[in-house]
Amino acid sequence: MIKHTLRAAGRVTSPGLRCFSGTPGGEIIEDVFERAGSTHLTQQASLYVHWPYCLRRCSYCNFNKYIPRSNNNHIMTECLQQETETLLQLSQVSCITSVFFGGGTPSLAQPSTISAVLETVSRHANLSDKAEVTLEVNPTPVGMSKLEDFCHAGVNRFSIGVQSLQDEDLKILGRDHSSHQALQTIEEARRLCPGRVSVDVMFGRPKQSVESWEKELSDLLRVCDDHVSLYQLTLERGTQLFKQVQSSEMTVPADDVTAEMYQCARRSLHQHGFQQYEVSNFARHNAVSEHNMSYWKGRQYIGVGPGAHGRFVPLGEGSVIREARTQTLEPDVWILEVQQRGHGTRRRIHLSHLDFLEEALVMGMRMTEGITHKHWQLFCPQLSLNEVFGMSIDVQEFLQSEQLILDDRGLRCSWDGLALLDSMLPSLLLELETQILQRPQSDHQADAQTEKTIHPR
Ligand SMILES: C[S@@+](CC[C@H](N)C(=O)[O-])C[C@H]1O[C@@H](n2cnc3c(N)ncnc32)[C@H](O)[C@@H]1O
Ligand SMILES: C[S@@+](CC[C@H](N)C(=O)[O-])C[C@H]1O[C@@H](n2cnc3c(N)ncnc32)[C@H](O)[C@@H]1O
Ligand code: SF4
Repeated sequence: MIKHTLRAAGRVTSPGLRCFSGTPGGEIIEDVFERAGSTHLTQQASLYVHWPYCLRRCSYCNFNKYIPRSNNNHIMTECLQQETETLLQLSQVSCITSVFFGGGTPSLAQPSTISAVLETVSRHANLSDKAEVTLEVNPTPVGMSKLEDFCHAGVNRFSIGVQSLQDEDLKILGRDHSSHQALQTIEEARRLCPGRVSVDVMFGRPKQSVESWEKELSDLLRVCDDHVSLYQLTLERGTQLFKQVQSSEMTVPADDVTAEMYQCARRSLHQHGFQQYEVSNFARHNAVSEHNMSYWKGRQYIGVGPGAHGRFVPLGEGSVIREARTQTLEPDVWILEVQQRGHGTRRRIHLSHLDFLEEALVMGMRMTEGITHKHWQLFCPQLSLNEVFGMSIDVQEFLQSEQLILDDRGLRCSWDGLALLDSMLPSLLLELETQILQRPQSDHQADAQTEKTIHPR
């Protein structure tokens, strides 16, 4: 089952993908693209680049990050370039539509690293001057002082990890900046990239109330630019915060309180001219994140760097099957692998037709526009949205209670339904699986194959 919640929407968790041997899955995917006249889907991809280092560990975070023991900027740069080159050649994509430098703390990297990676991309694929190039920034004085150089290196969008505007809360979260520094960084980023600055904020934090959240959000909306990501704090097993809550040293708001926080934030953002376009993302003046949209629309993406993941067809080795790839997590091991074989791919899994549709469903339903008939037809020409979901009793209930909408535009959540998406997904996935597996064997051969993980070469 695919793990998705209202939390870090940009976090593309690895679905519990079933893996298959042989080629039928690929034939199906190729068929889908061929029949839909969209072979360009295998010629384009977005690129995610992971910088795995942070100055310290925030108390709530379980992303793939490490405290650096020494300065290895030079080796990291070489390896990121090498892996970018290898995976671009493997995918044979001719166009990279967006680049996202995430982490960890990529604002700790040198601007020269960013430009070196972008130059490598441009040597092997078309990277338009207009393509969105985002860098995540921790709003520390060091991060802020490098923003201009990052722009010269090719970055044209900043995503700033503000998290909170309360200094006391920033301390509890273990952040390495103050709210004043966050405000200064937003101002500087807006000066450099007007209209292309995003802020990440978390709610459901220890000691937070709906009233304090409303006040904090209204302060933020006075200074922020045109994009806001709101993440519900998730207590991740193994983190310091998780232990503090387990031992009752710290408490977090109850579920009904965080649900109220989410709804009040949605209303408030709406009043300030922001359109919600995804569970956690809001934009005005059309400043949607193209990179994240490519995930939600089920497009190809390549993941470079320790722990990065990707979804693409490795055409370069003659394959026609979309794969889910994950790079080695630990930076020192990843570096050795890249030096030895040009990439640090740890896991490759063939995506069957059903896996592919499950991902398209889970990701697509996160968008307020949902899944249009045209979008679905591209991935599943043999069964329409009405054929898959129209007969399901559960889906009928969601439609009647107006949590879901299925009309001539497609399938999507209503305003209320979007907050309940996680509770609807199991029924939607079950219905999809039932309908696909009921098709004649030739239509879903891939789903009947033996499970197999491919060993990276
Ligand atoms: C992994 S961080 C990387 C960017 C940068 N280092 C930072 O902290 O801002 C990306 C975003 O994930 C979100 N995030 C991380 N851990 C989370 C958690 N446990 N619950 C909800 N959101 C989380 C934060 O909002 C953060 O801005
Ligand atoms: C939580 S999102 C924040 C995006 C931000 N709100 C924005 O609109 O630009 C970004 C984080 O997700 C994770 N992430 C995104 N794409 C990834 C990929 N392909 N592989 C690994 N991690 C990824 C990284 O930890 C990254 O810091
Ligand atoms: S700075 Fe970002 S990536 Fe690093 S520990 Fe904190 S939340 Fe996680």
